[in-house]
Amino acid sequence: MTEILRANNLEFEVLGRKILSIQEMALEKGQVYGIMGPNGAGKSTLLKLLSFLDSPTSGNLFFHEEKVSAKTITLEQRRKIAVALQQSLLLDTTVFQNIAVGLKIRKLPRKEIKEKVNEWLKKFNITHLADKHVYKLSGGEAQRVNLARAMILEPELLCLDEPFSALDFPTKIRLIDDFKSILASAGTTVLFVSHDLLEVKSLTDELFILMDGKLMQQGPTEHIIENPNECTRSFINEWKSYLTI
Ligand SMILES: Nc1ncnc2c1ncn2[C@@H]1O[C@H](COP(=O)(O)OP(=O)(O)OP(=O)(O)O)[C@@H](O)[C@H]1O
Repeated sequence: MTEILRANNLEFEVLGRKILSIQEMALEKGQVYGIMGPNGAGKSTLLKLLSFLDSPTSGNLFFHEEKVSAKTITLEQRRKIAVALQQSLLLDTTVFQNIAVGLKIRKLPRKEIKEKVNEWLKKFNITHLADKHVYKLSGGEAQRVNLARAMILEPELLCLDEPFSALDFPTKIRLIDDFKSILASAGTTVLFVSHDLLEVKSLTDELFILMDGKLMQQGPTEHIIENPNECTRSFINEWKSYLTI
């Protein structure tokens, strides 16, 4: 396995209050990782640090074993990391143009952009929406565009913050199923923040449980769900009780 990202002694403070304290965390290439924990546990903060959108108060991050920070990251390294958030923040134009925008910035030839956009429209089952204005999309359709826009850039690491949380249950399940097969063929490493055990169980291989800014348990998702430790047991078991209703 190839390690692509490592965090050592990562701490993040706001106004003297320690919000995160992560001793060690490593991501291997091609794995889908979940970060789950209660409200306010620090999940979004951790995602921002690991995607180099924000800098830790102290500690180090290594991308492909090279020490990198939000301040020193090169354009080449930055382009290997994509981020998609809950609010899809789509541009005021068509689906096609939204998915094409990253490739245009990278100045790919028009013909190649068209071919790639068509390919990703097809993968996300939204070819019929290509000419539709994004403001006329449903929540599920908009999230497909959001994910296609990130995946077309073929990132090594895709960081997702609650991308499915606003979707109704059947829409969410359909999108997660499609997304899972897309990820399996792309080999992308994914870091996925969620507060929903069903999403995490459906999508991730490995899971980090974050509570009060600290990693309380990490390991294969199925193993953690079946064997929560004394710190995570009540949190996981509460979620499991909802899933078996
Ligand atoms: N810029 C900031 N200024 C002040 N407090 C902050 C800031 N960013 C985060 N926090 C605090 O840090 C803690 C962790 O926030 P964060 O959003 O990372 O948690 P989370 O696990 O993603 O929460 P949720 O599940 O509710 O989205 C919270 O108590 C939050 O209020």
